Amino acid sequence: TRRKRPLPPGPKGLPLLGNIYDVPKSREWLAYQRWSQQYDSDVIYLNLAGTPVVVVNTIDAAYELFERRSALYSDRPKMTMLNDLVGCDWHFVFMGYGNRWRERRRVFHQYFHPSAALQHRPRALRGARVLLSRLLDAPDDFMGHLRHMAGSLIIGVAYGLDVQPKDDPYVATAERALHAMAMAGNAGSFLVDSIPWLKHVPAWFPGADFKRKATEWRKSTTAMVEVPFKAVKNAIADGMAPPSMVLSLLGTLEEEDDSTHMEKLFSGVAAAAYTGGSDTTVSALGSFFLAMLLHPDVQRKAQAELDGVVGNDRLPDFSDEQSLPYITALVQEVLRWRPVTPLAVPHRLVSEDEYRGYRLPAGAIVVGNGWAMLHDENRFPHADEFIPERFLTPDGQLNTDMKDAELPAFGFGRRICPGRYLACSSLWISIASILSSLEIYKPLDDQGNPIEPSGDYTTGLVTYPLPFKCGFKPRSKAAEDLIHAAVIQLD
Ligand code: HEM
Repeated sequence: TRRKRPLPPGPKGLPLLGNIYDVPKSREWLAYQRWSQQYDSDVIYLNLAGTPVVVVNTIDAAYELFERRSALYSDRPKMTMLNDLVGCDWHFVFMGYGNRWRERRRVFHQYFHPSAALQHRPRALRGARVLLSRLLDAPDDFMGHLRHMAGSLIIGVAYGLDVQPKDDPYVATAERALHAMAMAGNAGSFLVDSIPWLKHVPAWFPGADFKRKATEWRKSTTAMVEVPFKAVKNAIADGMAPPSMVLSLLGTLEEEDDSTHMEKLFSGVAAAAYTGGSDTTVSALGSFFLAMLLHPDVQRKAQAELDGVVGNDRLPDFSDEQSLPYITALVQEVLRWRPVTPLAVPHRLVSEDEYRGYRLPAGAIVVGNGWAMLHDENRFPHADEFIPERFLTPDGQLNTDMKDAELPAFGFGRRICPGRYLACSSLWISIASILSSLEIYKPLDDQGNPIEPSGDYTTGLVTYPLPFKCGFKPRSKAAEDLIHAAVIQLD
């Protein structure tokens, strides 16, 4: 009887190719949400040239499948190009569900769970203050400054290394690797992902260009894992290693441990922190700048709250968090309004399942449509508007009913982002610091008219606002002096 159950509804598709031409090449999450409404089903089914795909579009369905049935829904699709050929099998985000993944996730968790993440707050505060001075000195390169801040924070936490103000070799190595991973991991770009035995084709074989690309990309990703890890080991040998995740992990090695295995594991986990934490934070802060340009009223309201609590003779710090609910709500709204990873990272269903009378086939790729959940009009009325108040009670306190409402921005079930506590602290202190001391405004064109941002985004696993013009100036002379003084203190 189970076999006879229907698949979830979805567009009909072509013989053999299925829905390959139905799924748009960009912003697929919008099409998935539309189909979910059209077929009146929170799960929809697609056949991508023989690969079954289930898209989960509501928070209730996500809870039932990813959370309550997590033993079935925590695997990842196999990515032959990225894992086997480019050699990214050290990264636990791409690992199948099992002991290898569990071991790495456990190691990572020790350094990023809620109370461990508290220890990274001084670094996040420092990063936010350096960011202020960089925005003041060279406002045009604001995305570059975000990249520098996010990179320095993670490199600091993971390896204890200081990052150069410009052209840092560790950041450059990591950026090259991230680019290689984005290319190699792009779903549908490489036939070898659908026909894994092609990985055995020799590189000289006609049409085996993917093997040559993989060899090139492997060099960048390997360097990203090995170069900063070796730097820490050298610093330990010189007795000069500052505190870091890698230093502490190496300190746990026992004589009887297989040190080659353990070092591979540690270096992979540290590199996973960088790849998970840099682009995502940059994207979220890019959306924050965009939101402030488009909603000056929100900026003014946030600044009024900061002025009342922090005043104008100091910069905010984490001790202000409880007194600044509007800022916390604003951070939640940034994550909800323009989700960094609209479709999270795909999961895989390990064995056949049944949901609301539908059959979900074994091996299906299961995509959580976080975008649809965070733009559900029933939960978030006027979902496309930027309204931090939706996370507050009428008297301006954080609304406990909306606690964690932005969580789908961080994915689902056992695979939910393990770096989210660090991410939220770093977003919070950056946003509070910027709003308390800087004015974010639309620069003027040659005719003296404000330059409007398009508000458009890139598409892909991690989305960013397309390049836009944004101005930054100190809110007052006192604010400017505070920024300079804060940076001198840090030095
Ligand atoms: C705004 C910032 C961030 C967003 C929106 C974000 C989002 C996500 C999402 C959607 C996933 C996939 C979840 C799933 O499969 O269902 C994920 C996984 C992951 N994230 Fe984040 N992330 C952020 C920041 C960070 C930071 C700062 C770190 C590191 C400190 C990090 C490390 C990771 C790792 C290691 C994974 C893989 C988890 C696994 O597969 O078990 N992320 N993140």
